[in-house]
Amino acid sequence: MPDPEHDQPEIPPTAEHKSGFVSFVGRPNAGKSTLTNALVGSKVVITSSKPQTTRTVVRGIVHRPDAQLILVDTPGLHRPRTLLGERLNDLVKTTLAEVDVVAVCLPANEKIGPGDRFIIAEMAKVKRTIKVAIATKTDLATGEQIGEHLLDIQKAGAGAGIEWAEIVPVSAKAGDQVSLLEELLVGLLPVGPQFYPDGDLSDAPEEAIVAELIREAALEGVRDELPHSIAVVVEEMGLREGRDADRPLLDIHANLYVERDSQKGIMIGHKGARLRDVGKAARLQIEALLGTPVYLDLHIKIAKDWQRDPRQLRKLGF
Ligand SMILES: Nc1nc2c(ncn2[C@@H]2O[C@H](COP(=O)(O)OP(=O)(O)OP(=O)(O)O)[C@@H](O)[C@H]2O)c(=O)[nH]1
Repeated sequence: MPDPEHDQPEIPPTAEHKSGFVSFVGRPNAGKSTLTNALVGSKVVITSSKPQTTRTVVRGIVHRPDAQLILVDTPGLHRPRTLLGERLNDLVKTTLAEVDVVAVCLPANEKIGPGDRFIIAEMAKVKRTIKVAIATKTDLATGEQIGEHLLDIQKAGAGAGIEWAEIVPVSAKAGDQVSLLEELLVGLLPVGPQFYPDGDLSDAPEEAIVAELIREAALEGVRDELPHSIAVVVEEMGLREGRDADRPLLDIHANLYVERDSQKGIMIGHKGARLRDVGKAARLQIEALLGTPVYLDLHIKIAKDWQRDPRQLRKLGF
């Protein structure tokens, strides 16, 4: 009699499934969102050349047979100057204590500065979370610069009492070392179940993603004038009724809030030209993301000093 138990080929011991949360921190423009996108492989998180565009905690998810890496993209930690700044920092700190790994992004083409040291000091206060340093944008630095940067990162960590679990140089733009980073991050995760079903890229509601896409479009071209003064609220979003199923149209009504009259003028532009451009750019982005033709109805409103007013902040979703 064959013994089924012993006829089975021996199954090699496989590593157990790992899962966990990773949060990227770093000063504005450090490359957090771009890196999240490079790891997730889809445009879920919003990037822009302007600082402080990431206002919502959006998760990108890396699905692998052996692991699930959930990326929590946080607003940039910074010295708060307004009520909004304080709220964002509180949000970041709560996030950091809850994640498995926190990774600080430090651009390789720039020296470590006071802003970076502030963030590293804040990281040092979160005791249990594993700490990683990522030298981002290595395509913008020479080999020599990168080597020096890695040493500086080591020293800055030691100065704050942090022993980095890893220091990894990457270029999200060039796709350099991104998969190595993924391997290293997965290696730091605890054994755990798959938290999200396959195919989920982000758990941010579509309205929040759409609002961020509009904000991103609105920020383009007003680089220096109003970087922190724009908020977008999607008031209504839904498929237009009475359309054929093969010709859907998504109606989106959104308000773009600025703080002052003068800013409203800038946003609208000469004879409304700027607002039209912003609307078109945002519409194309939304259509690309959601795969549906979009009618975007965009209005500009003034919410006076919204960054300092708790009532306005709540209304705008902070
Ligand atoms: N050359 C190069 N540019 C990069 C790289 N990663 C990011 N950038 C650029 O740096 C700028 C900021 O990148 P983001 O990913 O938006 O930075 P962030 O840290 O998420 O910024 P906030 O959301 O403002 O905190 C953008 O213009 C990116 O295109 C990189 O690897 N190489």
